[in-house]
Amino acid sequence: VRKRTPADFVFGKVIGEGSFSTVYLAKDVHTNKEFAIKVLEKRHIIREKKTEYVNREKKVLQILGSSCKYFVHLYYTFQDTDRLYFVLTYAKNGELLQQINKDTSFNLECTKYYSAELVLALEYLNLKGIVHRDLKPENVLFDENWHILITDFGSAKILGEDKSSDEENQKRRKYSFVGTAQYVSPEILNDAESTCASDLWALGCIIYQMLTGQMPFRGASEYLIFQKILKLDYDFPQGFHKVAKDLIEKFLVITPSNRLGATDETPYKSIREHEFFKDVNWDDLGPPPKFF
Ligand SMILES: NC(=O)Nc1ccc2c(c1)=C(Cc1cc(-c3cccc(C(=O)NCCN4CCCCC4)c3)c[nH]1)C(=O)N=2
Repeated sequence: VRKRTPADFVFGKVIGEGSFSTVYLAKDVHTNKEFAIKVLEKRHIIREKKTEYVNREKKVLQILGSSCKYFVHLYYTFQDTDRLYFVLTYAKNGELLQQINKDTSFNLECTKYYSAELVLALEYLNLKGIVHRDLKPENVLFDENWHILITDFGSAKILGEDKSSDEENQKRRKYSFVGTAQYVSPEILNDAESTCASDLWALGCIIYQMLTGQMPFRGASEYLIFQKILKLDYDFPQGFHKVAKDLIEKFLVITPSNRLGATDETPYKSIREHEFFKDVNWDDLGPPPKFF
């Protein structure tokens, strides 16, 4: 396949911004197909020593391929003198965060449906030995049929990838913080290894947010948020759904291995069997419910 260049696309509006990338809506000039193109400045990546993260994101997206429908797909990569380009799936219906804020919160049916899609997506990541490490409502997108597409593997970890032997590198990697404050798990704050259970913590935070419109751990600074996370300092609004509360409480557990699903022989059987999902057909979730 001929290597693409920026000239193969018409770049449109900015649809995403990160500390190391800008995501544009773009159209392939030959097919008119819409893509999301993530553009990274080489100089910035090098200056901030993020080359390893960029290479890891590309590797993870290639490992994920297109065999699981719950992830954005990486179609092409190319570069020019100053920038790297990742041509990714365009998720027409935007971010879960926008939807939660727009509707203030989801009803139980929507929350159950999208929690189930997230469980299926996390089962696939577990199978592939990948930890997302920055799962949050901004990184859960909706495709044109309102199914989820998880994106942004810039902080991801590939389990079993040979760790560098030298002490210095270990220390650097260990103290290079990943994730977003409100969703980061206690083990990452305690500089312990992150595992698939770290994504289960984030899932608990997202389910809480879908039902309340609020993040469980909130504060005026990252430091205050971290304190709340490490002390498990959060609560449920009056009248919160009892079964959903039980599920969330089983994810928001300090010890990673004690989280629901963390030690499943068959991930994530114990999550599928939780009462919250009692009437879910895991082999066919059916069409997404209407938000309104
Ligand atoms: N860090 C990253 O890797 N970020 C990425 C990667 C890939 C990617 C990505 C981010 C995407 C972000 C995105 C953002 C949007 C978007 C942003 C702002 C507005 C809209 C929008 O209004 N879309 C029209 C449909 N709306 C959707 C919301 C309800 C009303 C109707 C979409 C669509 N997709 C995307 O589509 N694909």
